[in-house]
Amino acid sequence: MKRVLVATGGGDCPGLNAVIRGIVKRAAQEQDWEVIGSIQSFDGILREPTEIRVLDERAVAGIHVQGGTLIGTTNKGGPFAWPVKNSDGTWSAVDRSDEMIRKLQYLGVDAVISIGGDGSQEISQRLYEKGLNVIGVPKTIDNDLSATDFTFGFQTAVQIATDAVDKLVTTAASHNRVLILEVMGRNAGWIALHAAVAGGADVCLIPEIPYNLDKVLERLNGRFSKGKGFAIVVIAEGAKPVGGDITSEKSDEVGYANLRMGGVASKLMKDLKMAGFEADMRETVLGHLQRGGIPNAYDRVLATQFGVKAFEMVLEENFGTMVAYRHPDIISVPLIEAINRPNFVEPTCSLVVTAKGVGISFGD
Ligand SMILES: Nc1ncnc2c1ncn2[C@@H]1O[C@H](COP(=O)(O)OP(=O)(O)O)[C@@H](O)[C@H]1O
Ligand SMILES: O=P(O)(O)OC[C@H]1O[C@](O)(COP(=O)(O)O)[C@@H](O)[C@@H]1O
Ligand SMILES: [Mg+2]
Repeated sequence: MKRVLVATGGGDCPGLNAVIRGIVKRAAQEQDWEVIGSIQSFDGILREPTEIRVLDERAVAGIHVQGGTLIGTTNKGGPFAWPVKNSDGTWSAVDRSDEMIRKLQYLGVDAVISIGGDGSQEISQRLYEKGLNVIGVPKTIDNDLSATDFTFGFQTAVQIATDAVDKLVTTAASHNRVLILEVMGRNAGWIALHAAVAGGADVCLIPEIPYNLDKVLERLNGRFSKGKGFAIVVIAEGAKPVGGDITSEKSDEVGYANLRMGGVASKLMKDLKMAGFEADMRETVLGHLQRGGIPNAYDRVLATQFGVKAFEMVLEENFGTMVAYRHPDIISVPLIEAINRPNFVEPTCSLVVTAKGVGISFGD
């Protein structure tokens, strides 16, 4: 019997379960393969007692429509930076990757499918360099991996953000307000850009195009002076003013290496008020609603394609690679290529041109 271990890493996102189901159902077509899942990323392997779960067809039946991940995930710690408490109460990060690889050998694991975003695939690449048979699957609502046309989870997040814009429009119009919607994406403006175009926002502020407050004011004043009397601003959590910094803070959660983002909508509102803007304003921070709930059809399809392809790459022993979507094909790319180039919005790309073409201001 051969064994493939599946782990989901980083923030959860709609479609993870559809990937897992795709892997399991494809593996079931082979005679001699068993799929097991590590609970909460690779933590399940590193914990004592080991936390793994057999993933057979019964376990994954119908899960492609469910959000979250059947096997849990984490965006803290990991095999290269396992948090250990010191006697003085402080924490240190310990490299347990060699121990983890030994444990996987002991468990009879022939290959690992690591489903995750940029942070998780960096771990995959480092494990591959240490000799582990790893295949990556790109997940994230942020769509910030460039080796693939899209990551799964992104389209669902865009739909949720667009639904929010649609709802904000009716209340903004009723009250003659400016409503500011803050969406996720870390340093990528993809969710904001797509939701702004789909929802017909007036202003879209993204990390890749630092904004000038005066230009934003100009656009908003224009909306009110034309008698329209309301406006919608979509702002990515990583947006920043020209010459300014992102709105973020260091996390006090043990092992959490990323910056905690959030608060940029509130900052923009205050800055607009300080600059003399008089209309009423309210902010909505969409937050984790963007990662919750059921994946839309697009993400279920993409995730299923990724899952089936990932297992086929295991059969081909095509390790050190990541599944990717290059329309119309599902291909494999070197993991190193996937983590070396993030996917950010190019300020001159066609969707920004389209957005400007329908009058959306980027504050530039
Ligand atoms: N397979 C894994 N096992 C354990 N921890 C993981 C794993 N994958 C990711 N992590 C943790 O999550 C962090 C990456 O988080 P984040 O950047 O939010 O995720 P991603 O970009 O992969 O969605 C890593 O630095 C590590 O702490
Ligand atoms: O759930 P957390 O830890 O608050 O993280 C929030 C971050 O995770 C995301 O939702 C997804 O990012 P990853 O795909 O890199 O995990 C970001 O858009 C957001 O900034
Ligand atoms: Mg990421």
